[in-house]
Amino acid sequence: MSTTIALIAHDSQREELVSFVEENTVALSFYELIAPERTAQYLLQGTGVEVQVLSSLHHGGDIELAYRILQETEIAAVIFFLDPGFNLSSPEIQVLIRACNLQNVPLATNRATARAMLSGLTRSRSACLIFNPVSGTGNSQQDLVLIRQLLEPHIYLKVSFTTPTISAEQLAKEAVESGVDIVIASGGDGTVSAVAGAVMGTDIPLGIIPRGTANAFCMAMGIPGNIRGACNNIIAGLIRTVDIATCNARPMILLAGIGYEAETIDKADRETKQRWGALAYIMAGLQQLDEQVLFDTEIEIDGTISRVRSGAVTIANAAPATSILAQGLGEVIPNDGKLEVLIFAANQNENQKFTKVRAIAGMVELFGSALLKTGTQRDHMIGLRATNVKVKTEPPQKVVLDGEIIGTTPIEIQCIPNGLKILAPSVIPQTSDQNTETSEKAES
Ligand SMILES: Nc1ncnc2c1ncn2[C@@H]1O[C@H](COP(=O)(O)OP(=O)(O)OP(=O)(O)O)[C@@H](O)[C@H]1O
Repeated sequence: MSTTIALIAHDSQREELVSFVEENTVALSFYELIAPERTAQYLLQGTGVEVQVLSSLHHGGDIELAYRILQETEIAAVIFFLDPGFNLSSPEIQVLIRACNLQNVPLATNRATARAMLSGLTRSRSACLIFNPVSGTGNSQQDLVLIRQLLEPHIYLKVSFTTPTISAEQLAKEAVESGVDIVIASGGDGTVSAVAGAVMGTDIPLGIIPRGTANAFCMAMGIPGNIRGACNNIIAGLIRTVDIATCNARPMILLAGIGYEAETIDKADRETKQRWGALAYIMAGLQQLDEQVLFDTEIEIDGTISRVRSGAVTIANAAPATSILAQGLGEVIPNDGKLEVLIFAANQNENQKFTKVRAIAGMVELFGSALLKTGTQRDHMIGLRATNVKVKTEPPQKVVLDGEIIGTTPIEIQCIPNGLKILAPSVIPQTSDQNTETSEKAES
């Protein structure tokens, strides 16, 4: 794919070029820019954009550019703002006209043609894809090739990679500021949550291409779990508005878990997940059943304070049926303006262990209630709907937020009704019949 635009201006046209670049920052930000030395200096001073520098025109910059046009496929277009009195038979323009004609590369010589050319190059929608290369168990390089193959014919795509030091949230904020039409998160629930936090409250919809281990948010929203289906969902472009929440000022799309769920997720490290996939969580969960102890919990729900001993507290904004510890009310509704709160409470005289038999019985019942969409009847499970929830525990307990451990209690969670726009089918499927295969092959 051609990824570079060459920019050149005669001295009398440099201000015109600077103002053109400023006017088209978003469209141009999807391209590498190259320019001869003097134009490059002018652009850097005038706009701050990064430009790859060629030799000056007097020292063969035109020939260098013509060579790149002829030798490579990277040059998408040439914009050369000519002085109106310039002699068109001069060699510096002739060499470029000839190279562009030979390679069928568009060449614009004034602002009006440059504007028309750029809008022709830019697809109708632009998107920034925030890609976590270490998510899940698939082959991320192969995944990215397939994503590009599927999306680029329809959407102008800029790809940004997360690293251990560059977060998805940071990249998503930059994307929002650049004014793209869509921000796409590709990774596990942690990546999706971070990107959702940056688009929250804006009109920019969030597209999701799930490549994590659990992909719970996609399941809850009815977004296909395979790359092809998820890309088609983005291309279809149907926008839904759903609730989002904040937990200790961080974005929360799914749920916060205290106690059992947090300890389970903490045990399933990246190495185990890479090796075992979703089984890593089940193995960790079974081990945690033996180890989980009860803790004192003070929970404030919409201003009313209660105290219980509990082994697990879950506060959910959205959750698929498989998130069993969120299902005490039978169903987590993602656009009801409420959080679903479930507390696994214990009697005062109960021993310290969160006994395995009782826990398994409770979870089986929750699973059933989630599938049947009915509330649970067990007296040791307390289920409520609320907009504001504060939880303190003694001793402090680990907190998992959207699949990532964020620290320990206390936490404060607030629902933001209709705070997030997502690209998703209008009807959420009743069961999880989605294909969760993540590493599909690109078409050769
Ligand atoms: N390039 C990278 N190298 C190492 N870690 C990264 C990189 N990019 C992001 N991360 C880390 O990845 C984590 C988010 O992972 P994410 O939830 O997307 O995938 P996952 O953990 O594989 O999926 P799941 O939550 O479904 O198990 C964050 O903690 C983030 O710091």
